This record gives sequence, structure tokens and C-alpha cells, in this order.
Amino acid sequence: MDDLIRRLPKAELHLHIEGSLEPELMFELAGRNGIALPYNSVDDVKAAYQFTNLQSFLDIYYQAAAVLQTEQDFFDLTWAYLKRAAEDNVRHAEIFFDPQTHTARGIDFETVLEGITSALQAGERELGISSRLIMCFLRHLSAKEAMTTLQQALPHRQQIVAVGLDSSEVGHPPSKFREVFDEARRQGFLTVAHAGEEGPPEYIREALDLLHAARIDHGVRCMENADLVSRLRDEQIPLTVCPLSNVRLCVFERIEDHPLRRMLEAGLCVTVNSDDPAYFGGYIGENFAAVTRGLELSREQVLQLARNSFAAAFVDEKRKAELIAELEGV
Ligand SMILES: Nc1ncnc2[nH]cnc12
Ligand SMILES: [Zn+2]
Repeated sequence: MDDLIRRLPKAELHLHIEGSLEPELMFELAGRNGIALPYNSVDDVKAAYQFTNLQSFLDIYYQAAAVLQTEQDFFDLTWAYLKRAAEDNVRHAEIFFDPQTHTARGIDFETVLEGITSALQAGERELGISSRLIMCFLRHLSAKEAMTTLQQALPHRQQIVAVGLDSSEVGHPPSKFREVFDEARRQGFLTVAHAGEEGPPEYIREALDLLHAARIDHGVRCMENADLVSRLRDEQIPLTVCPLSNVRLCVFERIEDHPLRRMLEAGLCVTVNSDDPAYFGGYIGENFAAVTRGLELSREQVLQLARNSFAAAFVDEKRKAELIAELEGV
């Protein structure tokens, strides 16, 4: 199975580029930019990655992002992710970025966007990885601030396929961002949202009905509501599930407790992704390996996960057909 997982062509649909900042690159960028870190060594950093919930992770994650200052920094971050993803045979990647994490520190929106997009172009050219970019709003901030961020993105409409919603979930329901998402859709963006990671199934319903989300990020708590599961199955709404993230953030105690296999068996369009691989102990291949082993997935279920990732990708039918053809070759 390990060999199948390595060779399997895949799409990664839930990856926060800031969450791919490995401790080694964090130190390099801190040195380059003259920024003091609250850690003495890479081991020190890794020892700090003991999370009890989403917020305990976000506090450390936003602090680390301060080392990202220049267009070159965002390029290096994205390029490092793409090279690592290529080793897992990721053939298509849809990448989240959080502009507010950077603009709040005085970094220009364009600095962030240009650094990331030039690496994505290099990834397509040199690694054959196609990609899309998704701009997330930080849900712990106001809807007004999200609207300002949306306005900043409008001149770059062609480089951003969708808007999403991330950060602290509980207490910040999708309904808070209804008008921002309405405007984003009017401007031609697709929409996705993190929902049902720590928040209740009702947040998933709101993401679908109020934000018109084309995919739900995480969505694992849907399993608490049978009517919602039926709806997600009937409408084949893709769920971008991140198993190692869920364990590291204590959504589930052990990988063996993860509902991914039950979700597949319920007919849901489940995909496997890495979320913030530098923080959660593994990239997409390691997420595939963990669920395959921990939940005793069959070869057919592993193939289905990859097939779902292509079906759920924001690409045209021609690219989808190319990706699915690659899968048929394994
Ligand atoms: N797992 C996650 N949930 C919400 N916001 C995030 N930002 C980065 N990772 C996240
Ligand atoms: Zn996420």
C-alpha cells in the first residue's frame, strides 16, 4: 500500500501555505530579515508544537508568519511546498493564503500575492503541478475587514479562483460573512469555507445555504447529523478532510477514531489533505498512509480518495480528464 500511496497521482485541496513553513525555513527567513524568534533551535520549535485545540495552534502559527516579509520569502515558502508535494506525486494543488495575517503587519497584499503566484507558475513549468489559489478571510476578524480584503483582491481577480473562511471557528459562524461572500460571488469568485472542524454541524449547513460553498473544508462533524450527511451525499459536496490535523488538534484522540472511513462508506465525496503539514507531522502522503493503516482502508478506497480529489478540483473538464487518466494508469 505504501508504494501505491507514493505513486498515486493526487490533488491537494486543503493546504494553508503559511502552514507549510518548516522550522528550518523559519530560522532562515528570521535570519535574513533580522527577526527575533522565541526559539533557540529547530528542536525547540518542534517541542512547542503540542496543541490542545485549534486556538492553541493558531496562536503559534500567526506568530511564526511574522518571518515572512518579502516577495522572495513568499516565493521560497511556496516553492518549498511544491517541491515536497512533487515527492508525493501531487499533480494539482489548491492553496489557501491568509492575506490579513500579512497586511496587518504592514506587508502589501501584492507582495504576498506575487511571491506565491510566481512560485505556482514555476511549479507548473518545472514540476508539472497545476494549481489554483484560494484567498481566506480570518473569521476572528470582522466582516468589514474581510470586505476590505476582498476589495484589495479585485484587481487580481484572475489569479484567485475562490474565497474561503478560516481561523478560530467556534463563535464565528459562516452567517457573519454572508454579505462578503455574496459580493465575492458577484465578482466571480467560487466559495469554500472551513466548517464542522470544531464547530457544530449547523455551521456546515450555513456554509452551504448562506455562503454557497462549493466545498466544505474539514466538515468532519457532519457525522453528528444524519440529515446533513444525506444532503452532502446527495449533492456530492466535496469535503476536504485533514486527518493528521484533526488528531494533532484533538478533534479526535487517535487516527483509529477518525470518521473518514465511515464518511466514505456513507457515500460522501471525501478527500485527504494536509492542512498545515509543517505543524501536524506530515504532508499529504503521510496523511494517506495514516488513514490507510489506521482505518484499514482497501485499495479501492484509496483510489476513490484520489478520484474524489480530481472530481472536486476547481479545474476545467480537460484538466480533470487528464488527471483521471493518470489515475487509471496506476
Ligand atoms: N485547521 C485550520 N482551521 C482553521 N483555520 C486554519 N488556519 C490554518 N489552519 C487552520
Ligand atoms: Zn485548514
